[in-house]
Amino acid sequence: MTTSTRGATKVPAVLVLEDGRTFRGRAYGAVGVTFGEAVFSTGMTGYQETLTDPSYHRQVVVMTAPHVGNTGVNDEDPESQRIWVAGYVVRDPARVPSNWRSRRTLDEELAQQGVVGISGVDTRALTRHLRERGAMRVGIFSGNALPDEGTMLAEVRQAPEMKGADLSAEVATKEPYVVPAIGPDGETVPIGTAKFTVAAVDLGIKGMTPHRMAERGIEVHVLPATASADEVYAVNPDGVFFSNGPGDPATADHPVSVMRAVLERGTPLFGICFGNQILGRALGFGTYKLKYGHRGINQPVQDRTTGKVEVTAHNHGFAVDAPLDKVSETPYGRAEVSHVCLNDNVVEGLQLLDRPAFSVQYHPEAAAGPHDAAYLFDRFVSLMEGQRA
Ligand SMILES: NC(=O)CC[C@H](N)C(=O)O
Repeated sequence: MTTSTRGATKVPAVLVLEDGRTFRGRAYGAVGVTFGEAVFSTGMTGYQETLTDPSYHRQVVVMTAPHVGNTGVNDEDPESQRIWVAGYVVRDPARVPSNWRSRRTLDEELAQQGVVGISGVDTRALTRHLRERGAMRVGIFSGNALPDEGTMLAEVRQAPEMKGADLSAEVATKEPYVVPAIGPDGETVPIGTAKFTVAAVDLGIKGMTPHRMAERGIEVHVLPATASADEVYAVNPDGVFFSNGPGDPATADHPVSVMRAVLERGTPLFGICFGNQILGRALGFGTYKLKYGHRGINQPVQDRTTGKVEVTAHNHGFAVDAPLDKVSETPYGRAEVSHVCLNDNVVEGLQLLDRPAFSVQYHPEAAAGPHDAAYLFDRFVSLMEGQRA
């Protein structure tokens, strides 16, 4: 239930956490009511990419950067066709955006897309609370006649939890589509003539991911989350990719079974984020929910295969439970943890030693960056080249 209002900054709003803590502020974006999982992102830039990342479906994103909306909204940066966050929490919205690409204000964009937000919140206190207590359900209520706090809290506690949520099919494409390869002079390579063909299983894919492959001469066939192994192989792929996506990986039984078929055949395989969790499951590891997750653009990750540390973009609330210090025997041969987060030792990547398959928990495709991890797309290309040699 939302109604768009421009300039709704005087309308009162309340944020109610499921543990009863509340924050008062003003409506930002659409006026109405929304529920989701409260998570915080520490990215100082890239709010358009965050808002339009389908992995944020059903999450209310709290921005730790105090000033949001400075560069307005442009038509070039979205990662998908719409805003996916369930709600948006900011401290101090920009009143006058300034950027040569800006088309409208963030407040207008949120309102137009019916996204309920709140501004004027002490986002630092809220973030500290979520770090101590963990990610939890939240509601944002805005309007001139708000229900009493007991009623709002009861509604928050009835909202669905993220644990156990199966959401990929809600965000993924319904129809397959092709992203053509890009040639050396920036030209589009005619379909069917690219160097490599990749079948990308869309679990909530961000637009930049096929683009990063296309830039490397790959023609990407994006397939719905429900695609079968036969549908994957119908495109005659040199490699198979499993994307990022929302929800709890423990529910992703269908992609796990498709991935197992790919591992069985030994086709080069790459996974990002949800795709990494699916590889973990396909290999027989468990997944678990992190207390408050990793969301931001400056997370230190070590590539244990080279020893190099990279600064990386993250958006995950779940992680793979795999042993850090030993090679594991799996039904598809030996596997190891290839990448680890230096803040907390969370598994950030997996690789098989006997088959051409690997994945990372973070975002080498990240726009607006950082781009330290872009080499992973080259690794995928090398695996496909190796298979041909
Ligand atoms: N960006 C993603 O793919 C997120 C994966 C999963 N939904 C998580 O929260 O961990």
